[in-house]
Amino acid sequence: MYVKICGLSEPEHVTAAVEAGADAIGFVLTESPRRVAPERAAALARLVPGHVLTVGVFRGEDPATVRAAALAAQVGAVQLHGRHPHADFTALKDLGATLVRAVDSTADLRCGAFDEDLLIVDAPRPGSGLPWDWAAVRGRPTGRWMLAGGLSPANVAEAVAAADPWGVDVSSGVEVAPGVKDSALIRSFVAQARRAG
Ligand SMILES: O=C(O)c1ccccc1N[C@@H]1O[C@H](COP(=O)(O)O)[C@@H](O)[C@H]1O
Repeated sequence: MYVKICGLSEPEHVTAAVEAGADAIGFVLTESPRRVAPERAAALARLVPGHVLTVGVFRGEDPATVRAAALAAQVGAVQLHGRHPHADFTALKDLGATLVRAVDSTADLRCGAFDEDLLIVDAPRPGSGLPWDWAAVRGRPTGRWMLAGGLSPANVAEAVAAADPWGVDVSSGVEVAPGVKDSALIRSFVAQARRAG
């Protein structure tokens, strides 16, 4: 089970996620209570060993804006939320970053359909922390896809059993307040996700 912890903004939580064994760590570079400046994301990314993927999270920005922020943040992947056209992914190919398409369950759920490397199937409102009908997507996404939206240490096993994803992605569920992560919750989420998959 591939595990991504998203919306990190403090060194101690980056370290907690890495030590817990997370496969990917996300920095929100778009409008959000979790937003960090690209320069702060770059400083946090320097704490992350090479085997852990660093991800810059975007929603609705044009490819030139994404490119500039991703380069400044020095992330290894860019995650585009929403209905970006195929051309946006094509325009970012030469960045050399892993491309992640993040959509809700009404979109095309074939990983690779937009030349992306990874797919995230999320709730209609990204970062809301609201659980949704995970079982409704069971068997529909293809390829390397992560389930997101309302996951937490308490429900990740249930969510994995319902949707059978390749990986899981969490933000709100490892927080004690919007934008405030908790190291114990991060450790618990990674452990429960590993146990589930
Ligand atoms: O976390 C945010 O604030 C955010 C803002 C804009 C786009 C994406 C965002 N996060 C993504 O949302 C899911 C996690 O949601 P949840 O909080 O666990 O319900 C994940 O894909 C994040 O990368």
